[in-house]
Amino acid sequence: MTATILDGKATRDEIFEDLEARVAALKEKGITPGLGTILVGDDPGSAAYVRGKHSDCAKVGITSIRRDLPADITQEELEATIDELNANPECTGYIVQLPLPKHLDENAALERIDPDKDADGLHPVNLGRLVLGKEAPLPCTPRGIVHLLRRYEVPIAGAHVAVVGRGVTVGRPIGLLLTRRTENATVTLCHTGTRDLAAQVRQADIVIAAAGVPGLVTADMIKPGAAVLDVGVSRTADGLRGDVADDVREVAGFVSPNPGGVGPLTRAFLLSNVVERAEQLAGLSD
Ligand SMILES: NC(=O)C1=CN([C@@H]2O[C@H](COP(=O)(O)OP(=O)(O)OC[C@H]3O[C@@H](n4cnc5c(N)ncnc54)[C@H](OP(=O)(O)O)[C@@H]3O)[C@@H](O)[C@H]2O)C=CC1
Ligand SMILES: Nc1nc(=O)c2c([nH]1)NC[C@@H]1CN(c3ccc(C(=O)N[C@@H](CCC(=O)O)C(=O)O)cc3)C=[N+]21
Ligand SMILES: [Mg+2]
Repeated sequence: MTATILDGKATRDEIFEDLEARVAALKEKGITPGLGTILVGDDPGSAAYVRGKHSDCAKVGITSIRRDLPADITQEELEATIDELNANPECTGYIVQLPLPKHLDENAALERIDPDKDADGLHPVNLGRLVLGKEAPLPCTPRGIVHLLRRYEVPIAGAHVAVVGRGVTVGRPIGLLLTRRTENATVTLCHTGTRDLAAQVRQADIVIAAAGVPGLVTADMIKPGAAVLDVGVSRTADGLRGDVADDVREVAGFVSPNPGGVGPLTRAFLLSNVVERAEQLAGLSD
């Protein structure tokens, strides 16, 4: 058996087409959505992600607002930039690129973002709204994962999902999304304290690998026909590597490649959160 590829780039192109039309409609009403990024330091990986986000904005017609700060900035200086974007009417949503240099307080920075401008959906107020089932910008990577599964008609309701990783950007919030009544999956969140990772993964109809450990999920762990989403990214001597070993696609029914899977959708839903916020401001939605 060779797995069906869950094509993140083709799916991203569909989302961009929809967003382009919605941005044009907003501009007719005199509103231009604007995405801000705050990047601290010169990590090449983070700089590449931020560049990608701004080139996506150009494709869809969203204004880009970039704040690049030196690695040795103080917490006060970082917070002054956050306050500036909170007050800037051109910026309808923004992100603080993670991770921040170690001397800065990541949680304090995230909490200072105006929850209404939280394009990542990672502000505690918005995570709390998600827990309560209230409307909020959704975390982009989990939203991308659910969209990709639906797009390829992978059954979610009643499925057993094993998530590898309990991080704030992927593992923890994907558990929240997939256990909503609208998804109805049963989720096991695995982490470094999990006694037998292989046994947990082997029971799963859907596996979401978000640990950041190259090749952690191997073919022998996969139930034949399962859907496997490769989300984790590591920079190794031989380039970018996902969490899923190549031979998994000989056992799985569906595989999202890495690159070319969930990554492009993370970026698409970042823009989508910004457009949705602008639509609220324009009175085009509730
Ligand atoms: N493709 C995309 O669009 C995106 C990819 N990413 C990538 O996804 C990955 C996860 O990111 P994030 O959610 O921030 O999580 P973190 O990087 O903060 O945490 C990683 C998690 O993986 C767990 N883990 C690490 N090693 C193992 C192991 N051997 N067995 C089981 N669990 C393990 C850790 O467990 P413990 O808690 O016990 O330490 C932790 O919960 C990263 O590689 C990140 O770069 C992130 C965002 C978007
Ligand atoms: N505040 C914040 N929000 C994030 O969402 C966030 C973050 N910080 N820090 C880092 C991680 C990582 N991340 C990725 C986004 C896109 C790709 C992506 O598009 N990857 C391409 C390949 C690389 C490329 O083409 O640029 C792909 O998978 O095909 C990957 C990883 C978001 N993150
Ligand atoms: Mg990390």
